Amino acid sequence: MEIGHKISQGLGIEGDVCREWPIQFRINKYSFTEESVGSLGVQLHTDSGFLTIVQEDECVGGLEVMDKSGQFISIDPIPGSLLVNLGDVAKAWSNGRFCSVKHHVQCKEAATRISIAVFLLGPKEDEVEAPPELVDSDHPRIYLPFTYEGYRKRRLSTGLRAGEALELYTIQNA
Ligand SMILES: O=C(O)CCC(=O)C(=O)O
Ligand SMILES: [Fe+2]
Repeated sequence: MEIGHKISQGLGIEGDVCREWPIQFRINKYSFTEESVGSLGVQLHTDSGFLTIVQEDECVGGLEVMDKSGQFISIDPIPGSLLVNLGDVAKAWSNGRFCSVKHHVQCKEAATRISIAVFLLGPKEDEVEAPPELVDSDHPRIYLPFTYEGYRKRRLSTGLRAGEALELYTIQNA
């Protein structure tokens, strides 16, 4: 995926790191009713993979991302735009330089909301680990290597869906 390649180039990593990583495609349909206004359509989470591209519903908002202070920021629909966010694999692979953004979907009005997401997950068999260029004495390695599939299962089995599962792989906790 060209965008994944550009992002790694931005950190000075040459080569096609994301090449042949599996991609998942999903259409989310939210049938929001008067009763669901104020409740969550999707609980707070981070995306588990490297990068997500979302085509938001052009009319019905609801996506909110959490900033560093814990405040939610509404992502209002902008017709013709795509939203890109980074997930836990990007945080681990970048040795903590990238941040996986916490987000949820809140029902704000009684309407059907549709979003279309493409997830660039992570290496199919190889382990996720920061390349040597991103590790030095000022930036010691933060995470133990893990496979994407192992990580995905760990998130499911622990129920830690908002990025906390990465902490299970930090080197001092090993
Ligand atoms: O529906 C949305 O706007 C976002 C959905 C989402 O966060 C996801 O599918 O991971
Ligand atoms: Fe998400």
